[in-house]
Amino acid sequence: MTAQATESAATAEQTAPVIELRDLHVHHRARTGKLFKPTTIRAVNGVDFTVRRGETVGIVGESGCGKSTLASVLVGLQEPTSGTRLFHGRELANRGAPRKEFGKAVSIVFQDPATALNPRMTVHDILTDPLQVHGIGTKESRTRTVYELLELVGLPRSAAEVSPTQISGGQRQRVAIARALALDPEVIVADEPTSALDVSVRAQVLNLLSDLKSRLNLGMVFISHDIQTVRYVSDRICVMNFGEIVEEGEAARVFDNPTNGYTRTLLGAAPSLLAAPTTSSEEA
Ligand SMILES: Nc1ncnc2c1ncn2[C@@H]1O[C@H](COP(=O)(O)OP(=O)(O)OP(=O)(O)O)[C@@H](O)[C@H]1O
Repeated sequence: MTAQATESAATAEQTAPVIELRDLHVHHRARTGKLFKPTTIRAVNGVDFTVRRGETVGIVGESGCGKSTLASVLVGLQEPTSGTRLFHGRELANRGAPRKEFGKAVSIVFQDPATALNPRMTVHDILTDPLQVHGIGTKESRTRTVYELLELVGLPRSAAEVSPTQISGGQRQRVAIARALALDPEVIVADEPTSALDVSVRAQVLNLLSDLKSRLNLGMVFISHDIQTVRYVSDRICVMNFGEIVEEGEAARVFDNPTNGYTRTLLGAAPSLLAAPTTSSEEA
């Protein structure tokens, strides 16, 4: 291959989607009403979506619009009812080597680190767990990885020895982010990663995620009900309503010149950046 061909292959690799969803539908079965009649809830309804390395794609919409369902399909926690989910251009099978690669390449940060992290484990064990599951490294090399991960998320080495219950909410979310980075992923899906945190530490966690995205050339899917927060971190925004993406575009354009009525409603109702009711302050 010539130098030029190698360079253009590298650029194509850089710009090709890591994950692509085409006409994706996810239905839930639930029992509703007085008679608890079985009903089909169309949580995700014909969604097309891509995420590439080096970009943050924001998904915004009100509670119940299907954001978390979409997140769980993106990371493989849930299977779609219909539609196509591609990983590096290939349809994702339920098992086999590509599925294992996908499991390493895509990780999730949940809303509430208090419930996402096992309180009976030390931070060291929480961070080595994914490495052990995938059979990566020796005991010594895994401990070195723990220290590197803690440094990446701005925590001291001493944090390895404590339980998640002994640190603040902001620090716990840093541990959850470190765990999501443990397998050196290509894409991180962050599902309302700051909503459960004290307002005083939200900006720090958002800045950490943005910084990690740039430093590690990650693809980031940032999910929130708060359009101001999504705008703060995203390069591209998808607006979701009733399971559909009703508007998509470059963040500044969607924010400054929305074309969809629902986007305008969300913007009109948006509180000021990162604001939320809070009573206490804490350290990140
Ligand atoms: N496991 C489930 N079984 C039945 N219905 C579900 C299930 N999970 C989600 N739903 C329903 O699917 C729809 C989409 O829910 P989802 O949690 O994906 O939305 P969301 O935008 O993330 O909302 P929130 O921010 O409140 O979590 C809602 O009507 C919800 O009640």
